[in-house]
Amino acid sequence: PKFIKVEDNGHLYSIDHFSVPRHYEDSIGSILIPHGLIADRIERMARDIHEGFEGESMILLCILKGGFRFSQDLMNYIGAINCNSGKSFQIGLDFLRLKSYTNEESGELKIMGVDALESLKGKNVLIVEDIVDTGNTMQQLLKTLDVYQPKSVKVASLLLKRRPDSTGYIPDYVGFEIPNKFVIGYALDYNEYFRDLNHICVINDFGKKKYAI
Ligand SMILES: Oc1ncnc2c1N=NC2
Ligand SMILES: [Mg+2]
Ligand SMILES: [Mg+2]
Repeated sequence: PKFIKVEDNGHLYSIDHFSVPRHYEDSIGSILIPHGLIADRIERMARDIHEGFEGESMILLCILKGGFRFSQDLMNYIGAINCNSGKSFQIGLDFLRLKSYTNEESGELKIMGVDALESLKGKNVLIVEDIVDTGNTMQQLLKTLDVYQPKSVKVASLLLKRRPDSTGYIPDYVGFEIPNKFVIGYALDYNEYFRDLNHICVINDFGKKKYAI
């Protein structure tokens, strides 16, 4: 497959062997993907995206807040290839914040940053997400984006969660396919906590209670 599969009972790293913020030590179960591995995987994703890109310019559309770190690192690696290879293209940067409000029937997607959408007309858009879970949010976003007539839209997601209730949607570029567990770190949050953690980790029960709202 086009991405690394992190197995359900795959190797988990102990926080005793890596650096984690002291204030989270009591709430991290284990490290699923250490930061160094994340960086190395993104470096290769950048090459795949660069090779697969046609056009003279790209708009990198970062989906906040979770997509913040992935967007930063991906942009740096694509930028390095633009400096050191025969092909280079200008990269624009824009941001959207998504909130999916759940009502009785179904989650309704609310998009903040609509002025960003207006600027997408005729552009080659790369949506950069932290995680695709069921795929509902991304499919709703793609439908919304179509209205603004971009020239092309591709999706890069660092993580793709294996879910029984998945829509089956698979992004164009995926870093890791992960087990159906709640993960935190590398800008992924639990109630706005753990964004300041570099590794992708699994939260433990103590942490779920400690940071519950
Ligand atoms: O595992 C997760 N961790 C953080 N945020 C999200 C997750 N899945 N969908 C959103
Ligand atoms: Mg996200
Ligand atoms: Mg979140």
